[in-house]
Amino acid sequence: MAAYDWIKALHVIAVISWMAGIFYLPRLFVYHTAAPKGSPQSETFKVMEQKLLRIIMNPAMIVTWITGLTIAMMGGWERQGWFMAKFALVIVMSAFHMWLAAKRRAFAEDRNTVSERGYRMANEVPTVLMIAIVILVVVKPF
Ligand code: HEM
Repeated sequence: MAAYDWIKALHVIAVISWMAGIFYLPRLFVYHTAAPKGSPQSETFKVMEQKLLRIIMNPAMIVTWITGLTIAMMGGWERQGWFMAKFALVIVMSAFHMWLAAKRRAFAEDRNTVSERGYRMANEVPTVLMIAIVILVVVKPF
């Protein structure tokens, strides 16, 4: 069905944009923790973080959800094992997004408490999730 493929293409475009931000924002946080509070560098990071989240990540996450749920219903995938597993992992990915948004607000108000090492470790979370999600949806192992 042509419509299905067009919506799936839009889904993959949105996923790529969302993942680009989800990998980059914790990197910005790593550099931001090293910048003294109130310094010009810190203020620049605040603007970069806010723009990345508002202009790229939030819209990309919303489009990923809308297109993903649409093709899930069109394809009748809802009851398949791989879909339910993918769905659970995407909820964890969305929770990670919310955690990043909360940390962005903390930086904006100069009250970040997470260490540089903490943000480096946090980066592993979306990496593992993304690998598992793509294998589930492409290989459909169950
Ligand atoms: C937000 C909730 C999401 C839902 C409901 C959803 C659902 C779906 C569905 C139903 C398909 C079509 C599968 C097929 O036609 O075989 C699909 C394709 C795909 N999804 Fe998602 N998805 C979501 C989020 C994500 C995320 C976060 C990623 C990656 C990190 C992702 C990666 C992909 C990829 C790469 C495809 C293309 C697979 C193919 O054409 O073989 N999706 N998604």
